[in-house]
Amino acid sequence: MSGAAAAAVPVTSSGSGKGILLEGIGLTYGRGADARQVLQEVDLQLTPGEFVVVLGPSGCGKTSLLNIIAGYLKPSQGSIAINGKRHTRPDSEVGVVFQQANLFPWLTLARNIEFGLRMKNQPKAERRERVAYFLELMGLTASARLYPHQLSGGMKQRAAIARTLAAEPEIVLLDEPFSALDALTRENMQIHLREIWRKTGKCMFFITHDVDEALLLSSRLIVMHPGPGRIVEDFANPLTEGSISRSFNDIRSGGEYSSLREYLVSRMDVQ
Ligand SMILES: Nc1ncnc2c1ncn2[C@@H]1O[C@H](COP(=O)(O)OP(=O)(O)OP(=O)(O)O)[C@@H](O)[C@H]1O
Repeated sequence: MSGAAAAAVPVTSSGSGKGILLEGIGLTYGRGADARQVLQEVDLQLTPGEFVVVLGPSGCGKTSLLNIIAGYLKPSQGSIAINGKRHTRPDSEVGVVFQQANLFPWLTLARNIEFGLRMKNQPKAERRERVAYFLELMGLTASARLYPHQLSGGMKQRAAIARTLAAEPEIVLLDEPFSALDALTRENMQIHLREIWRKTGKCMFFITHDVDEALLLSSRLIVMHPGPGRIVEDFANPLTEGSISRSFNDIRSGGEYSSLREYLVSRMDVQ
């Protein structure tokens, strides 16, 4: 890290054991002559309250890393622990939001949010209370009885985030969740998500190709490079550090914004 990002603070392990700890993660797809190493020696500690944004060129292994944290993929090397406990398969500690909302078309928005809580056999009164809370949090209360086909793209994605948060995960993984939305809806969703993050204090692990999205949302920035996939930058975002309530316009208007943006774009270019 140099130049524009010189003011940024490197992120180091706190060693507290709280949060998610990835140690020496490697991943190889295929076997024998077809074997291809996609991730190598990835060490990462994710702590509660962080908004971690991962940038990197296509194919550098961002989604593979997210799938490993989600427990969908088993790493070929290394280990993951959540709050000091080994994490080997999908569980309610880790929530995932994808590019497409994937709501059940036959359930209302409220029922979609409630679905995971039913699976956990939560008492009805508790479920109702929690669904009402997350509908309100996502600004969806008036749409609770609508079905997915009656919702806009942004509303569907807000519902997907509400469904994930309602399950009270330790960490929320988001894989390019806004990339299918138009520019205006996308910015509204970014504002909304940052607000939710501030209110819930969850750890967010967010993948994007969009450098502006990364600069506006993150408290911590990670850049990955391919061949095999590894972390080459990991630092606190100086634009949001100490003031997560800065407006997007305020963040964008400072001179530091364009120099950090330029720096990140250059770090994503691996030609
Ligand atoms: N199931 C799979 N089997 C074999 N190779 C795979 C598989 N999934 C991904 N890959 C390869 O692993 C590499 C990393 O893929 P991955 O989707 O993790 O990258 P990414 O950084 O998320 O890419 P993008 O930004 O385009 O989504 C790519 O070269 C991809 O072709």
